[in-house]
Amino acid sequence: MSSRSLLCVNLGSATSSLIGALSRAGWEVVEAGDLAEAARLQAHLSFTVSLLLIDAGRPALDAELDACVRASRGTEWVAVCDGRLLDSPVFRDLLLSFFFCYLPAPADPQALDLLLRHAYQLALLRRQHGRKELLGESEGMVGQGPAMQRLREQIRKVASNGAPVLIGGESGSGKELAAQGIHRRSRRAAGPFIAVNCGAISPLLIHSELFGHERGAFTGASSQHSGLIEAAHGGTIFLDEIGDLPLELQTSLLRFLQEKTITRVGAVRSIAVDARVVAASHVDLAEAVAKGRFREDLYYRLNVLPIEVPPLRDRMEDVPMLAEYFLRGCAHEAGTRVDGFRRQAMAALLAHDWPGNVRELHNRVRRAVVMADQRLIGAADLGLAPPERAWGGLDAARTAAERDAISVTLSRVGRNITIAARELGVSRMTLYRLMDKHHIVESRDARESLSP
Ligand SMILES: Nc1ncnc2c1ncn2[C@@H]1O[C@H](COP(=O)(O)OP(=O)(O)OP(=O)(O)O)[C@@H](O)[C@H]1O
Repeated sequence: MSSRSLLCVNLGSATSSLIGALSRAGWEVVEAGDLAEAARLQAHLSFTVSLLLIDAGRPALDAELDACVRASRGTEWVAVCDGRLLDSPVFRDLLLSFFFCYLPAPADPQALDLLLRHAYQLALLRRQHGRKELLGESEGMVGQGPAMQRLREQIRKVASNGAPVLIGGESGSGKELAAQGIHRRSRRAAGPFIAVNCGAISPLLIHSELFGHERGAFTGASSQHSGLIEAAHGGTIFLDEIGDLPLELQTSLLRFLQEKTITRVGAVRSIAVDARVVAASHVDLAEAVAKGRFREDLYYRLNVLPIEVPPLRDRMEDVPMLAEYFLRGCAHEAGTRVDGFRRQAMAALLAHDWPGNVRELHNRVRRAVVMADQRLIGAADLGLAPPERAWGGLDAARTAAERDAISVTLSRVGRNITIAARELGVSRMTLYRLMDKHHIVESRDARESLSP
């Protein structure tokens, strides 16, 4: 049986033989002699299961114990307690609310081991479920760094409002993904999400593409055609590169935003359309307004809820997770044996400044999966030069090396935490803590559940 982390909060007179028996049964026991120590350990380490050993003779600890148990997250509690403690309503309450199970003291080590295993399985299930929920809420956006957390929070907030949203950010940074997230979280989620790249449609066609046309409205209009805004009725219309919209169409869009009606080209009557507008631009629209290229009134109408998607170089902590996510997707598609990054490849990814943002990262990984001759991707496969060893200080170098070593090892051993910890020469608990620090996802399942 592999070793499992167990926090043992010993507030009783449990003998070392019980702890010894649990260690022999495969538990990696970390003992806390009092609640303050337990709180300290919980703050720094993650325990799947926690065991409370408590005697009736202890002075009243109710409030402290309650706080300690409540503060613990992602752990299943098991108690071994003197039966007399059950007379205390507060203790009984705590057991009933927060504990997986309890055994009367003195506990038989074998029975306790079995109970702890059950609690362990339940904790794993809960974690997996929790992670899926978290990823489900992540709008299909990979990344756990502070910038992404902020972006998700903004998406969540604006989604519940019906006002227009203006998304700024460099090309390839994920503006469309953010728009999809807003739609999916809004009350319009069951309606259509229609994405239009205003810069990609010929100026001759864009009017009728967006607003539709009547039969005979212009040469070649042999039948009536409803436009993309109408198609978004009940849902969201995402207008990408809104800065490229010709000025006369800006006027029609402004009218739509004000009156919620559109007029097809060649039509005499207008049609009511209920579609939320989410627009995006990689150019600074305020500047375009100043230069007379964008209508000021439209700018203010659109800019009710502004969101900025940060460039990838400002959230480099997400690069390893994104790279691995794209690698799984591309390798699966291509059916190759490529399944990880060499240390220097990861270092090269972290040294690059990503002018093309996430799209560039995706493309480089896609290329690498095709180019790699070996199981691990090298810097050259990514079209990047191995970075020079100028790390900007020893601390940064140590941090980067630590992150690389963990990512590469996890990839190589198929995300098996026990084997990776052994190879890296640390305990599983230390590895979990380091993964947390570097925002490295735990399992292949987690990544796969990120797939759209
Ligand atoms: N956080 C992310 N997680 C996973 N994939 C992402 C993320 N951000 C962007 N991508 C992917 O990167 C690519 C570019 O994203 P997207 O099209 O949303 O960028 P954009 O800012 O709208 O680009 P443009 O301005 O060129 O239209 C897409 O394939 C998208 O799925």
